[in-house]
Amino acid sequence: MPESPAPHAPPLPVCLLTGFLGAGKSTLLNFVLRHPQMAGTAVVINEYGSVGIDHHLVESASDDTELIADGCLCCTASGQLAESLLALLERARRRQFHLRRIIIETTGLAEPGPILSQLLRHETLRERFVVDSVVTLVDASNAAATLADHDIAVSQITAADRLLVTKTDLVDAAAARQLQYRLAEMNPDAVIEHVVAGTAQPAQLFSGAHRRATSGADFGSLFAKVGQIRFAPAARLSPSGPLINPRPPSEQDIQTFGLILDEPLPESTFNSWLAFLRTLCGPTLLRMKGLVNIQGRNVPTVLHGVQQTFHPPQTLPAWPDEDRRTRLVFITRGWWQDIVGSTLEWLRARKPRSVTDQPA
Ligand SMILES: Nc1nc2c(ncn2[C@@H]2O[C@H](COP(=O)(O)OP(=O)(O)OP(=O)(O)O)[C@@H](O)[C@H]2O)c(=O)[nH]1
Repeated sequence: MPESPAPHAPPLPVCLLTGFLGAGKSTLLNFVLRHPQMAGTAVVINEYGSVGIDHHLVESASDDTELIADGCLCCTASGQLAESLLALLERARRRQFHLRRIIIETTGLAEPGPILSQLLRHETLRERFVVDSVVTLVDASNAAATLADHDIAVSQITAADRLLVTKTDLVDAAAARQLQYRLAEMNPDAVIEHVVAGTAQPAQLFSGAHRRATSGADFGSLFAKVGQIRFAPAARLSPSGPLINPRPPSEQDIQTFGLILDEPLPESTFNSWLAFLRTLCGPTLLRMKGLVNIQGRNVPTVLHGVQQTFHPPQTLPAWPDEDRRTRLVFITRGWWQDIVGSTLEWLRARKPRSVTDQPA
């Protein structure tokens, strides 16, 4: 258990960075953390899925990183937030490192309300941290389907101080404008801006202008706003009520599964598999991401699928750790696990190889 930090230290600003699956949170973090003004920033990354990937992609840019991979901060992993934040403070104290601010990257399926509630109601967290802003990314290329099917995406938008619309390069100007009007209707208080390929500025995450309440007297206005969230009825967020209990994700039919391939994939097999997944991708493939080891290459290929969009595979300059296996996470609705399983059988039939569906 980390020691309590010095009582006189001023509270550290926290940015809650949220947005539906694949909206571009990690891409933005990777970019903005390299800005000189972001020196002294630590990141708490919450990943939903059995194979953690994001922290590998972000941690090289961050001054310190805490990974919460086992569940979602707004429900099943809610207890771990305080532990992670206090661990960051304690590590900074031991290393005599000047920690200036913290970004919490939520999972794409997180409701911000319960996370804000923890930050504001946990006595030590309330003393040590101040919520600077809630920043929600909105993927322009998938926004219509996401907002139609996922109330969590609506919650993320209504809770935001700032909405950053991503992937406007993938839609025409009229569609981007229409989305902006819709977002302004959903959350008239939020600043709405466009960010392509994650190229945000530090002030878009930590402006100070949207600083939220931390004292009891200010709770009313904060909770009045958070209380509008459709999945967070006001009763659950009442300052005088009990702390929000851990609970499973609201969208019950969502499945997450990981896929690990022990041996490198021949390039031709990888390409056929990719083509096959592409033809099937649609609203039920909520998210697919991971690192692929392709035979003959000594660097990993990064794969991202978000609903209708299969982003072009990219290569990383190096493997982030010793593990060279292909590691993919799928977040789906419905029957995808069977599809991926049978695809694997097909791959196996073409060329036998060792495959497991659980992380080692
Ligand atoms: N064309 C385009 N692609 C983008 C943009 N922003 C992000 N991407 C791509 O979108 C994919 C998903 O981005 P991530 O940053 O991993 O998204 P995320 O929100 O962290 O994903 P989860 O953590 O799974 O919810 C990646 O392939 C990114 O390169 C953008 O503005 N334009």
